[in-house]
Amino acid sequence: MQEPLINVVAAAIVDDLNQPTRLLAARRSAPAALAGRWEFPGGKVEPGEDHLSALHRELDEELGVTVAVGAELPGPDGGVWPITSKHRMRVWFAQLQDGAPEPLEDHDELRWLTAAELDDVPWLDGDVQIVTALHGHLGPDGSVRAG
Ligand SMILES: Nc1nc2c([nH]c(=O)n2[C@H]2C[C@H](O)[C@@H](COP(=O)(O)OP(=O)(O)OP(=O)(O)O)O2)c(=O)[nH]1
Repeated sequence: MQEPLINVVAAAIVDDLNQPTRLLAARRSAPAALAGRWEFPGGKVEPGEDHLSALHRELDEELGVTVAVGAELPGPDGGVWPITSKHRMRVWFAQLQDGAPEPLEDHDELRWLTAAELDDVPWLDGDVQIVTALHGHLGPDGSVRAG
């Protein structure tokens, strides 16, 4: 029998929910097979936990931040993103509320990427489709827009 898919939740953390120009990407440090690849901060939903509680818990554990959650970035599969053969992921836009993000757990580097920089890092395979969808959501870099 086919195993049920594991639910993962993640945040597309942007500089400003109303006028996003940058996305916070995180580089995985573990497991070895995924280390060095970039992803959206988040993780697996625990049994009995609702998806948004899981998202807030993961962002606290991984980055030491609290966020304001915005709209969901709906995936092609009934709203979810099929990221691996075993996992499906829901993604929400979010904006930092408290704390300066640090790679506390599972990551060794964080980077704010403009739309023009989105493809500069090696994303996890399953995230490439999500990054493609995000291109249209990030406006031009604020430093360019000024004036
Ligand atoms: N968090 C996250 N996981 C992703 C993304 N893209 C992607 O394919 N995955 C995969 C990697 C993992 O196989 C799985 C999520 O696992 P995880 O290791 O982040 O979850 P977790 O923090 O709850 O980890 P653990 O308790 O099992 O150590 O989903 C992404 O953008 N963010």
